[in-house]
Amino acid sequence: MADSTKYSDRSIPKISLHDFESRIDEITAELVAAAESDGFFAVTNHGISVDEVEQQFAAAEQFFSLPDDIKSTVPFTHKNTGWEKAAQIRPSTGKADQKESYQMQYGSNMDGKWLSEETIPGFKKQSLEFMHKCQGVSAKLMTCFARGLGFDDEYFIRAHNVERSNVQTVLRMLHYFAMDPMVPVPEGYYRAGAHADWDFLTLLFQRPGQSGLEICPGREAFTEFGLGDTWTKVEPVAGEIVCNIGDLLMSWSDDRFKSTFHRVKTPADPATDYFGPRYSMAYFNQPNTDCEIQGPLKKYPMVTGQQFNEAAMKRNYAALEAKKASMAVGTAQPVAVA
Ligand SMILES: O=C(O)CCC(=O)C(=O)O
Ligand SMILES: [Fe+2]
Repeated sequence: MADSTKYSDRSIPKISLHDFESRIDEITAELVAAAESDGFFAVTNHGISVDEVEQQFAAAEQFFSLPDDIKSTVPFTHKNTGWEKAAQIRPSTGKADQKESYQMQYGSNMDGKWLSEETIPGFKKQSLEFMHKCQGVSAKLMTCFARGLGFDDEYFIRAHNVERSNVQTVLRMLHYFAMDPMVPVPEGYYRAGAHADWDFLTLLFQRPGQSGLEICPGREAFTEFGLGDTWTKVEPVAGEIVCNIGDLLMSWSDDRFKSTFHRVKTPADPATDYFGPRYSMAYFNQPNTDCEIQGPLKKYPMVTGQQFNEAAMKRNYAALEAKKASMAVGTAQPVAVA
């Protein structure tokens, strides 16, 4: 497949969370600057060890190596939990991403969505423990973003309370299929088509060597669906969590913080691109359904967590319908995530 992608060398800010309590104002300033200009940054010294991340990746590999007929007993549904394979169609491409993913939550949306202990021993406990660690890092970042916007320190933490059953936060494990570099990539093959996340803040874990993530600058309002065409590669580095602002925080900051388009590039050139399997994990911080969302400048009308997500899904669906109409293709249904 011809590759005419344009690249720019933007650097992704790296922000260390060491000595968090005593450095909170310095960290807040760094996070706010990164959120205003890039929307993407990597955090280090966040308190989750490389081994702990690798343990969850091992659990993900174990899950995905199960036969499809077992994974399909916990199918993805509109509750934003469960397993899907080559079923998520992005409005940017009009095609299904060539991957499988499994989404877990803390609350009642997971009823019937865990595989049994006999099928995958220890998996549920391992995954929930890892999710709580991600929540701990998220809480630190939420404290800083609340400070940066002039809210009280606990403001965003209260709105993303994972102890309440109406929390919508998700850990998504992803597996992109290995490709044969000797076989030309079929037209319309995408690993993950370009998109912005609609959550508050995403924590993305990548495995060193399994590259492909790219980001695209430029978006003025969270309601826009524009895409630029200049990309920047975000290489996986052990110990780093790549974080991106989602549409929810963009809206909640009156568009001050940027939710940035990103994708997982389809390998095209055997000399430079990675064709092997890619595993990644995304922790999507999602609000409690009843929390009230409005920025300090009140740029957008107040909505609840539930209304915000419903509107995001509707926007996604409308963009997909528009794409399908422009491609004059069939009847694909979107899978709603993040
Ligand atoms: O796999 C990745 O690196 C990106 C995944 C992603 O952007 C998503 O699932 O929203
Ligand atoms: Fe994403």
